[in-house]
Amino acid sequence: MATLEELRVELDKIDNQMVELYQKRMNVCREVGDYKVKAGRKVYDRQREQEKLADVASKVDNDFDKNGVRELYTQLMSMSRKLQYQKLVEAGALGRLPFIQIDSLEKDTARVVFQGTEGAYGEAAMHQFFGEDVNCFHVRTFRDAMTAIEEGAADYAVLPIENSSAGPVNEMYDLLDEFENYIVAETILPVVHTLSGLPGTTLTDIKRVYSKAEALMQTTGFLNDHADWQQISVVNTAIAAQKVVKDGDKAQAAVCSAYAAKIHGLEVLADNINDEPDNCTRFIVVTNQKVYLKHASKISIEFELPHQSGAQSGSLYDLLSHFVYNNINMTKIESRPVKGKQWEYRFFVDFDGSLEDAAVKNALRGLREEATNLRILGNY
Ligand SMILES: C=C(O[C@@H]1C=C(C(=O)O)C=C[C@H]1O)C(=O)O
Repeated sequence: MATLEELRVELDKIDNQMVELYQKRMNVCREVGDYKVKAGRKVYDRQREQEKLADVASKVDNDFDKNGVRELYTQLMSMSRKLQYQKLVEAGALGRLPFIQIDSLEKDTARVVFQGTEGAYGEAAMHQFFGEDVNCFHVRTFRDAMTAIEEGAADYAVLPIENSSAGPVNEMYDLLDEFENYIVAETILPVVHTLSGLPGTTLTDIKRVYSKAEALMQTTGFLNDHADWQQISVVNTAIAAQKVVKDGDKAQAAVCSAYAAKIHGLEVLADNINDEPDNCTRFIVVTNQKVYLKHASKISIEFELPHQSGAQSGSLYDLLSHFVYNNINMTKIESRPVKGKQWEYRFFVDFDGSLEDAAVKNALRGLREEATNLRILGNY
């Protein structure tokens, strides 16, 4: 029987041959890339890859090896595609992305919409970003705000997308998909919730608590200590405060900001009731134009997996590998169900970069060919 050392010598010999063949194969792929640049052909040929996988699998005789060579060739072909996308970038064959760079947002003259009413966290986020004197108005729902932007009734909307303790605002992701609006900026607002009621209310009077679902989620610890209180979700924390005032019933309270309590005439019954002391919400600034600021450093995209995703190519893993191969730092991924398609998902990915970066163009090119319904949601 051969010794380990002898077997390793044998492996080294084979690997030398394999590396040489790998380079030979990639050199041919380079030529394929040149041909495709000239001919304006797409890099990805799904049918050819599927035939290739079937062919190499047919050349080995057991299932373990069939899986092995399929996996190996999936990787080889994926590498080959990435090389070819690079060729397209080098040849300037990518064209322009339909986004225009701007120097600044005209904050002084802009008309801005937020969701809720006076005292909403969205209003505070808007002032944080656009300043105190901003020309603004408010609407009842996120959908109303997105419609106002799409129709041009406002230039910008300031809307919550994610909270540090309760996670994503799912509805916003769905609306970003549904509307032709784009993210141009973001602002992070510290969020401190209070329990507020009519002046003179004591905790023992309370039977019902109103707030936005996300705010109820962020104050679960406090609310669980009062398990007999009914929790009722409304569209906005400041609208909850307004309702408590309007109904004039001491059995009702709202989870809202101290500012919302103050301007609507409520008394703070318990302050700082959020579960996380550093609770904050990330708001996005949305507009109806495909623009991005000069020093933008983050990109948001969405895509779906291709329908007849064969066993190997077109999987989430394959699509995300475009970030890895282009050295792009992916910072976030969310998924949302695709309406009308059971167990199919749409992915929302954030990553570092600018739409001018060659690496970004390269990754987007690959994703555009290999994913379904790729959309750039903004560079900010
Ligand atoms: C090399 C090509 O480009 C891509 C890579 C392939 C490969 O590495 O074998 C096969 C099909 C294409 O998706 C080609 O079109 O032949």
